[in-house]
Amino acid sequence: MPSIPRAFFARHAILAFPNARAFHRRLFSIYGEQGYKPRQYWHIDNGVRDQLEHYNINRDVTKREHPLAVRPFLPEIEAFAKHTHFNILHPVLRLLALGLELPEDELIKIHGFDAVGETYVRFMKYYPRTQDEEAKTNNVWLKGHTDFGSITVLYSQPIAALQILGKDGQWRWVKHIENAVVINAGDAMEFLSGGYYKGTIHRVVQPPKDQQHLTRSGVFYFVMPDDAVKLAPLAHSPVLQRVGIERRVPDDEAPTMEEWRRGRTSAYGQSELTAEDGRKVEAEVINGVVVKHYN
Ligand SMILES: O=C(O)CCC(=O)C(=O)O
Ligand SMILES: [Fe+2]
Repeated sequence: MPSIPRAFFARHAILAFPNARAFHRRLFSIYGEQGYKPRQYWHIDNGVRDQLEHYNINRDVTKREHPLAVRPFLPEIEAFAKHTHFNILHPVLRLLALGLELPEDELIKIHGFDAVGETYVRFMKYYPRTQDEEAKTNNVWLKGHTDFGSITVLYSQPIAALQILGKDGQWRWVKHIENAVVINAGDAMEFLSGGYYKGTIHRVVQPPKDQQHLTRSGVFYFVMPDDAVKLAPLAHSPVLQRVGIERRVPDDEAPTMEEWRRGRTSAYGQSELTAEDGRKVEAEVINGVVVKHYN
């Protein structure tokens, strides 16, 4: 397996390279979610903007331009994407298809490594924040959300900060396990499974006291079905026929993966949210579907 430490090193080279910032600020605005996202691009809460950087690279590393500092790492990043896609994602997709009593390649077929789509690798870095920023956001670094793709593979890293929201309304820390991955389901999986596999609601908060002086880094694989896939329930699943289907939109209005990702990424952290339930949940409407953000 390609080494994760080397991938971490690639991330540092990418983010430390001064020209990468200017170069990718421009590309990020052109390509939406691809390339370099500078700090303070998103609004978190009470006028406080984010303090995290990331660099997203399509699994087809030749699809877009990269700055010189990144180019030596591209073969390795591509191998890392392939490893994650075939050795981690495929078994997960097989299990999820079997869970719906569908043929085991049913979900793999719509997640082609060589198909047109935006499944990508993300390198991420969180910077410490001021006391004032912590106070105004109630220590939330990245608001509660679901990812918009089908599956997110998060390589476990030792700085606690990631939490998931349980059905009981409680946020719980995700514990680090060496050499493990965290698998989250996203919106596309919830749509395809008619609500049977719920998108994981997760957020990032200030780490516990003993880790607050450390910089937190992450490597992720954000998976989406192919762009052309219509995100309507797999209604031929015997399981869904038994338990029933939850539809967030009528099937004939279901967005394609391309429509859904474009709507979600252009709105994220940029649009005005409407408060529901006090200030705990905020909502916006994208492609006719209500999307919630959790504080
Ligand atoms: O930093 C993390 O652990 C999670 C990041 C995340 O949820 C995201 O980038 O969508
Ligand atoms: Fe996320």
